[in-house]
Amino acid sequence: MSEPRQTPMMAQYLDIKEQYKDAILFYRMGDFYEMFHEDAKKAAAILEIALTSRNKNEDAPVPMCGVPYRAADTYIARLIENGCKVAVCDQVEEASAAKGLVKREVVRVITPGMILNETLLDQTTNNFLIALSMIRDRAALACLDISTGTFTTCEILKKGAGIPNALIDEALKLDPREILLPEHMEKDPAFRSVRQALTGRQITYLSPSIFRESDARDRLIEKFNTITLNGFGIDQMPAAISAAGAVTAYVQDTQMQDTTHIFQICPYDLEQFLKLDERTCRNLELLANLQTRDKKGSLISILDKTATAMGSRKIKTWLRHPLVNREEIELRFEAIQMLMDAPHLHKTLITLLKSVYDLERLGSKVSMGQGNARDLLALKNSLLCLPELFSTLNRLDHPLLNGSRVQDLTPVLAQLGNLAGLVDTAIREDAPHVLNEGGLINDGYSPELDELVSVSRDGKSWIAKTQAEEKEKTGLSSLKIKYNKVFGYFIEVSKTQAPQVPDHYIRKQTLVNAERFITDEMKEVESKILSAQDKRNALEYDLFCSVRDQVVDNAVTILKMADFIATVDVLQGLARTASENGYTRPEINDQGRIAITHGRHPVVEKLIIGERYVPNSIDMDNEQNQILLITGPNMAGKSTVLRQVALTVIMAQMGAFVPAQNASLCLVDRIFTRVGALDNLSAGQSTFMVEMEETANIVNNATPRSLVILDEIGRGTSTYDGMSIAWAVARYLHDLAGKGVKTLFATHYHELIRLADTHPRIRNFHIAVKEFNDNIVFLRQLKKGGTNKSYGIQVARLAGVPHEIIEDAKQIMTAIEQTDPRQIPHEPHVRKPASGKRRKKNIADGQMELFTPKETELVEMLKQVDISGMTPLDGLNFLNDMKKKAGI
Ligand SMILES: Nc1ncnc2c1ncn2[C@@H]1O[C@H](COP(=O)(O)OP(=O)(O)OP(=O)(O)O)[C@@H](O)[C@H]1O
Repeated sequence: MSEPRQTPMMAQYLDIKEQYKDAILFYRMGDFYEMFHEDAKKAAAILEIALTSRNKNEDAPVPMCGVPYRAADTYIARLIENGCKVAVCDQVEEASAAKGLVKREVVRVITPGMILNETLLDQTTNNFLIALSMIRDRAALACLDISTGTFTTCEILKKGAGIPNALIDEALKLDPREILLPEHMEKDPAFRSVRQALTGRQITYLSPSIFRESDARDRLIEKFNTITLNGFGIDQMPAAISAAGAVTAYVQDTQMQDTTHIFQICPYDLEQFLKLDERTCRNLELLANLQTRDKKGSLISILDKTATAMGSRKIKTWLRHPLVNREEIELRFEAIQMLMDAPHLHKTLITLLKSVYDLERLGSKVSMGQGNARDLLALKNSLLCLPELFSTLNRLDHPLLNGSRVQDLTPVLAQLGNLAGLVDTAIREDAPHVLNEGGLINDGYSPELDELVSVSRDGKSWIAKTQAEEKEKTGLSSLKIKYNKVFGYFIEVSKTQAPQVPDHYIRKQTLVNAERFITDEMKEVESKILSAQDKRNALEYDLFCSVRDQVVDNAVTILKMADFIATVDVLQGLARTASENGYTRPEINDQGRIAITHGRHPVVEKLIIGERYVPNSIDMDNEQNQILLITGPNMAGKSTVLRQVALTVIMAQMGAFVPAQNASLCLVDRIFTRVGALDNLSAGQSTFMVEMEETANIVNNATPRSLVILDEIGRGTSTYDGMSIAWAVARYLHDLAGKGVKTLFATHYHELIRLADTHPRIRNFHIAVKEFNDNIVFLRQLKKGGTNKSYGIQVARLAGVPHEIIEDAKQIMTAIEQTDPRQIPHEPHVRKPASGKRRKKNIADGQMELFTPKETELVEMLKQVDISGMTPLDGLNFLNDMKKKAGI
């Protein structure tokens, strides 16, 4: 069968589509973007728009759907959210200038990791694209946010064939929207665990040649216009070069534009930071809660009191990467203290920061040629705030706050002041979004433009004047001068008055109620006006572009300024959180102590309803209080106390004040957590498997400088297995590296409290409750010593578990406490809420079944004896007999 003959347009479409097979092609036709074939079917389903077809009457109708080009962003956003890529194909010549078919080209490809449009971005979150690569014995990741120009990389030594876990952890922690990997990783069994770890993420596999070190190096050198990569400190980092080179190639292939705003690549060393793997970030709910995965209830929701989107993004970076360098941390403390000591200045600062727009994203967008006049105005208004902002900051005299740590900012301020002045004189305050319809440039900025403006303005007054004159001359009350794109200017007269028009009126169109005419004179003036208007629009566009180019020339300075402002904003936000929530400045000690007096959980203290938060103190060290074994009833607050210690340490090391009356903390190198029971079924792991994997990770990687949080281990398996594992892990951590590792261990296995008898650095604690009448009141207080009661049944009752079950559970528990648990019958003792009499019998029977034969014999002896007929001596002998029978 022969191929159906294509129209020239469809042939052009297919030709372009061939080059963008993995993207949905938005093909511009007039005021619409059209999609065809499989793209149309897929997009129509996702966008919930009508799927129609082209060439309906032909043998092979083509499925098609379309969206208006002005609303394209919204539709693109939805496709991207659904994991699609979109290639935007525009008409690149005026339809009127085209000979035959209009020339079309793909002008950019939008992928989840390549988004610039602010309507598609979350303002307060970086949109990262990551590439992973391995060269010889090195592995690295490169990370870019194209919307801000942030470009970083880190490289580590690797041992095995796959990508080291530490790097995967780092990649996941950055929560990338898209990950670039070399193609061979898609199927190679050596990378199965990598693929498993990245399950659910958007992965784009690229040809291995894009990762080739030498090509990547050349690409980066060309991009940054340097001779070597020494200046960035990555010259000797082959895997980093490979990953960063792949990112750069991807940007070039998808954006097809200048990326001046990506002006540097910053390497970082994982050792510079407190290591928090992705699971720990998740378990401790640093950036999102565990249930709904949104910000509510997370630590960041409490800490982030920044005034700008730039600050909001930066505080997340600080939280993901707490520091280990004491001087750096203390410097942040000092800045926060300084702001808290100057509340008036702090308040002024917040007001000023609020009027600074997102300089990072504005600067990036403009430098990629995508900024409009409104963006330049926002930029100008932000730059105009800088002098006052700096005079406020200078009064605080702190290197992190006055910029002296970065560079001397005086010339920078002058440079940006000039730029703001230029935008101010050039761009009209009421400039529209669109760039080709004029109205962009102020009067007086360009004499040439002023002249064209006056012609088109005169034209408008000419219309008003002519309308009045013609009305008078003809005496036709309905006469009006109007304009449309088809006829240009014309005279409209009502149907009834139309026969009375003068002879020189030339009829152009007849409508139901009116007739339309033109005159020769009118057409002459019209051509002058319209050509002036066209020239004006074109000139305005050119003038706008030249102003925008000057902004682009200053993009690097703008971005550096943005970074500095973001830092100031994070510090002021932390100062605000500290003063509003009553946090204190922690002291850093070198004695390996974590001593927190009256500490609180920063999130729980805000969220609890109907209860006052009870602060708790904790004191850990490497000598005597290394492992704190915390027992206590369900719901008492064990997890809360564990998490509050971990969060306090993280907050302190990110440079923030902490929720405590006072705190003396040593710097830890890594925090490990084994908390909750998060299923990872989608990645093919059971709850217990995840639990054991986390445990293995801890015991294999913890050092004496780490902090370990174990909230129950062994819960996902049988009691004996679980308890044995918990016991062995506690012992191992006690002796780890001969020194042990600081561990907070919450458990319901009360047997574990015996460990403290034989292990000098294990201490027992419990969370107290008060009992009365078979009820309990939670005191929430952490106290010395262990407890051997869980009060699980009382808590179950509080949770609304039916009375029958509670009673049954109590009987079972009594039986277990008195006998060997293996004797518990499989059947419940109370099957249904039967009558009181019948139930009692069942319970009694059930109890009997629980006893060993010897114990049953003893019970029988007791039942049969008549105490009233016994002498005291008989009684003693009876007791003696019983003891003998019992073998005691
Ligand atoms: N110090 C405190 N002050 C006030 N309320 C608290 C405190 N600690 C915990 N709570 C409240 O108690 C609830 C239960 O705490 P948590 O989950 O820590 O208990 P748990 O002992 O770990 O329970 P389980 O053993 O059942 O997991 C928390 O959600 C919080 O509302």
